[in-house]
Amino acid sequence: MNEVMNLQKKIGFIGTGNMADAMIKGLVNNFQDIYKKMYVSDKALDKAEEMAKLYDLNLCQSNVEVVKNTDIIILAVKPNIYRYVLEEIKGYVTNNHILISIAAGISIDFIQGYFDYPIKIVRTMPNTPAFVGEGMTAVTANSEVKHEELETVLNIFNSIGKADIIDEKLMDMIPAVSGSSPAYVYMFIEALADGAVLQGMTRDKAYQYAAQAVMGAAKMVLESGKHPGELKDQVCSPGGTTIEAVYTLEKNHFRGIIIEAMEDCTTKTKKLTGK
Ligand SMILES: NC(=O)C1=CN([C@@H]2O[C@H](COP(=O)(O)OP(=O)(O)OC[C@H]3O[C@@H](n4cnc5c(N)ncnc54)[C@H](O)[C@@H]3O)[C@@H](O)[C@H]2O)C=CC1
Ligand SMILES: O=C(O)[C@@H]1CCC=N1
Repeated sequence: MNEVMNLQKKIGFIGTGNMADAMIKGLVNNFQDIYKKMYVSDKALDKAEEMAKLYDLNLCQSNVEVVKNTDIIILAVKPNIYRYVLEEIKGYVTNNHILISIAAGISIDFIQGYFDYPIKIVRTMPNTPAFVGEGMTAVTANSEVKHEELETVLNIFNSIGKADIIDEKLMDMIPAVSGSSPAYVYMFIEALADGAVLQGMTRDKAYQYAAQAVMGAAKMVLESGKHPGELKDQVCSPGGTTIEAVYTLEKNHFRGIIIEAMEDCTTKTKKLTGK
């Protein structure tokens, strides 16, 4: 855990599903007493109730109640639900609030379109490893958001992993590389473990070996400053075992299939708001 920080603002979550859970868990671990300043609502009240009970948060009976009680509102509902929630809360959102979108494909303009006056909007794309403080979040804000307000938002996302400001033009491709990609990485870990089980290892050990290898390799990329290709070459002893596996992966389009899957992911992201 990082050094525990203080946050003056009150934070609301509209929607308490998987991504909200990951963020709330990360925030509770990183900000002292933040649970007292967090408010949650969900159309499925029992889900919000469960979340509020788990982390000792303030439970709201409606989305509007979240807006009325908080400074920063995180819209943690599915992209197709945004329109309903925005219709519902628009009369209560002021220019003092910061509205944070975490949805795939929902643009700043789409959100602003629900308001007759300029609203502070931050569009983000986080991912579920926020749950363990290792999230990756892309962030972009409109010009209503002041420098220090953006710093607060970055502080929130940096506390649950890493945050990076990017141009909104790139936002639709972020699910492919980091929002959705944990799913493909879990598939890779499952495949490694299946391979290990096939060769006689127990399931428990197989997941541990596979996940630790993936985490170690990721850390090498982030911390060694070396190109991934160079790191790969360091594992491939001449005439050794690794190059045999690398050759099989290359013959079967290992990289090509991932790049193609990412293209499909982005195509779907663009479809979510009809782009
Ligand atoms: N799951 C993930 O890995 C990631 C999800 N996201 C984004 O996060 C958002 C939420 O996704 P998940 O948490 O995966 O979905 P989810 O389905 O787990 O959670 C959505 C929640 O919204 C609630 N809800 C539905 N209608 C509502 C309404 N009118 N008012 C209040 N609550 C309502 C549902 O009951 C549910 O608890 C999506 O926009 C998605 O694009 C972004 C990055 C990663
Ligand atoms: O699958 C989805 O639509 C969401 C967006 C990024 C990750 N999960």
